[in-house]
Amino acid sequence: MVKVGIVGGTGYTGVELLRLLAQHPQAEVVVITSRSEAGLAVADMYPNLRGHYDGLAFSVPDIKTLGACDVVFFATPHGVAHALAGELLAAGTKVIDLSADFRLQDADEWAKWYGQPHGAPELLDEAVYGLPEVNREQIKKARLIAVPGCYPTATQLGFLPLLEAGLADAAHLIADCKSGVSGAGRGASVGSLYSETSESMKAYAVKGHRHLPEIRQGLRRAAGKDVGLTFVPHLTPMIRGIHSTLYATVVDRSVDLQALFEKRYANEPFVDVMPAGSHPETRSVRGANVCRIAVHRPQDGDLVVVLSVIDNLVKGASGQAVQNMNILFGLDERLGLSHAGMLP
Ligand SMILES: NC(=O)C1=CN([C@@H]2O[C@H](COP(=O)(O)OP(=O)(O)OC[C@H]3O[C@@H](n4cnc5c(N)ncnc54)[C@H](OP(=O)(O)O)[C@@H]3O)[C@@H](O)[C@H]2O)C=CC1
Ligand SMILES: CC(=O)N[C@@H](CCC(=O)OP(=O)(O)O)C(=O)O
Repeated sequence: MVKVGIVGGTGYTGVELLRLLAQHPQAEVVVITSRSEAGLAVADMYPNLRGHYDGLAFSVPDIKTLGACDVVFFATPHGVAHALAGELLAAGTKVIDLSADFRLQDADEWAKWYGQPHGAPELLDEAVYGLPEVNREQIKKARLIAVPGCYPTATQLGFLPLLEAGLADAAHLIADCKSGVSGAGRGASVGSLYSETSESMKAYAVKGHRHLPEIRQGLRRAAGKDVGLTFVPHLTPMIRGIHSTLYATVVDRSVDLQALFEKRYANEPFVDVMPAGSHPETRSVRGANVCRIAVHRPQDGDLVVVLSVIDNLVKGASGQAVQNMNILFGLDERLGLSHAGMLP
C-alpha cells in the first residue's frame, strides 16, 4: 500500500485527488492538509466522500507527518512546493507537484512568468515533467515530478504526433483553447462568479499566458527545434473541461494523418484517437483521465485541425498526478483511473 499525503486538500485538485484515490486499491491517503480547515473531518467538508475517508481530518502542513508518507502531492498555489519539496525529498518521500513550480526547466523563465524568484532552482535538474506519453521512462526513476498544466496537456498531446514526425510547419502553430471555470481554482474571485461567467464567453491573456512557455518547451522538445506558437485561452460557461482546437500547416499532404495519430497513441491507455471525421466533446471526458483527439484536414488542404479534449481536473491535473504515482511505484498505470466520462 502506498502511503499518500496531500498538501492543499481544500482546492478543486485536492478534492479530486481524494475522489480518485478513494477507488485506488493500492494507495491510502494518510495525511491531508489545510491551514484554514485544520481539525475538520474530510467528509464534513465534502459529503461526496462520506463513507470513504472515515477518521481522516485536515491538519496543518507538518514536515514530520508528511515526511512519513511514501509520496506527497502538492495541490497548492505556486511557490508552496518550492518551499517544502527539498525537505521531503531529503526524508525519502517522493513529490508529485500539481502546481507549476517545477514545470519550466529555466528558473529565470519561471521567475519572469510567475512574477517571483524561483524558490528551489537546485531541484530543477532532477524534476521530471510528468507527461507519461512523453516521459514514461524518466517518471519511473524520478523523485520529483512536475504534473503538466491543463492547457499544456491537451495542447501538447494534440500537436505531438505532427511535430515528432516533422510534418508540421513548426514556426506557425496556433492553439485556440477553451476552459471550464474550475480551471481558475476554488478561491473566491469576481471573475469566477456565476453571473460573470454564465451565458457568456471570452478570450483572455492573449498577450501572453503563463502556460505559453510550458507548451512551447514541450513542443520544442518534440520538434527538435524552436517553435512559433500563438496560444489563446478562453473562459467558457462550463464547470469542467478543456477544448483545444489546434491548427498547423502540413509540409507533406500525402501522409495519412489518421494512421499517424492512431500509431502514435496505440499503446497509450489514456489517449483515445477517435475515428476520422469525429468531433470530441468535453462531456465525454468529464470525470475521466482521458484525452480524446480527432484529426481533420478540411477540404484536403494543407491546414490540419486537431481537436483535443480533456477534463482539466483529471487528465489536466489530479488524474494525471495519480497516473504518475502509478508509474513511479511500479503499479498498473490504470489503477484508480478507470472512470468513463459522464453523458449528459
Ligand atoms: N484547477 C485546475 O483545473 C488546475 C489547477 N492546477 C494547479 O493545481 C494547484 C491547486 O489548484 P486548486 O486545486 O485550484 O486550488 P488552489 O490553488 O485554490 O489551492 C488551494 C489549496 O492550497 C492550500 N494552500 C494555499 N496556500 C498554502 C500554503 N502557503 N501552504 C500550504 N497550503 C496552502 C489551501 O489550503 P489552506 O489555505 O487552507 O492551507 C487549499 O487547500 C494550483 O497550483 C493550480 O494552478 C493545475 C492544473 C489544473
Ligand atoms: C480558466 C482558468 O482561469 N484557468 C487557469 C489555468 C489553469 C491552472 O490552474 O493553471 P496551472 O495549470 O498553471 O496550475 C488560468 O488561465 O490561469
